[in-house]
Amino acid sequence: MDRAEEKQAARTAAALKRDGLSEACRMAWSDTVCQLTVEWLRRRIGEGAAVRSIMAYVPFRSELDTTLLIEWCWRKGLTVVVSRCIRGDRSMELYAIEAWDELMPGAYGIREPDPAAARRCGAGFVPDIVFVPGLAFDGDGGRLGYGGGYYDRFHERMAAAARLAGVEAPLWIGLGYEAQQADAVPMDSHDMVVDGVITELGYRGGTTNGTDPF
Ligand SMILES: Nc1nc2c(c(=O)[nH]1)N(C=O)[C@@H](CNc1ccc(C(=O)N[C@@H](CCC(=O)O)C(=O)O)cc1)CN2
Ligand SMILES: Nc1ncnc2c1ncn2[C@@H]1O[C@H](COP(=O)(O)OP(=O)(O)OP(=O)(O)O)[C@@H](O)[C@H]1O
Repeated sequence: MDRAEEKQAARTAAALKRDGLSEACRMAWSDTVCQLTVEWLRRRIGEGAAVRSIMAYVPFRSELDTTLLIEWCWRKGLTVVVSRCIRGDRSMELYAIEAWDELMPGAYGIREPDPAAARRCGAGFVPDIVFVPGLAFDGDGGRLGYGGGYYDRFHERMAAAARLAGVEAPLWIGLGYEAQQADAVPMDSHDMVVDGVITELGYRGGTTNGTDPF
């Protein structure tokens, strides 16, 4: 089996496993993960870290639900950024949203910012923290996505934008259920690595890039 087949098999298995979690468990764990994430953000802000903007995914299928996290960020006055998928070149466009009604049905059935309602971020914009969705995560920051390469390309783009602007690159934090933790996710050299993962059991990983965000 080559790597592409290995990834495809891992994707199918991980999607089946996540889809098989009961809705009651997914809701409860999503709540806990959002609370843990809020505590972590509070702690960072309290320590004086620059946390002005976060990027979050809008959940689809059985993904961990980020609703409470996004609403907390709004209440705190943080800029909440959400992406639109451009299927042609598999890139993502960023928009700041301030309310749920700025979203509309988009690519792959994922709710996306409505360009007529949300504010498009400038070309050089770099969020402070990116909350990353995934099918599976491992203890080394490895992440398995749906196979579009969207976050891999986006990670490269943000690294370049941060260098150009002379600002810190974002922190990349995976959000998921403990059931999505895997021993080793199949990885290619172009695959992005997350700086840490938060599950309902707590903060995971976090030493991948030499610094522990938790
Ligand atoms: N909430 C959320 N938003 C996200 C992602 C995500 O994982 N979660 N993505 C993370 O990158 C990007 C979207 N990536 C996706 C890539 C493929 C498929 C998809 O439906 N793939 C088919 C199989 C392949 C195909 O037919 O093209 C499938 O799973 O049935 C969905 C989303 C950007 N936005
Ligand atoms: N930085 C990149 N530049 C160009 N192509 C890329 C890049 N990253 C990934 N790709 C291509 O995108 C495709 C999907 O990559 P991969 O299997 O790693 O996706 P994924 O990380 O699971 O997906 P996603 O990030 O959308 O959740 C592959 O064909 C890969 O070669």
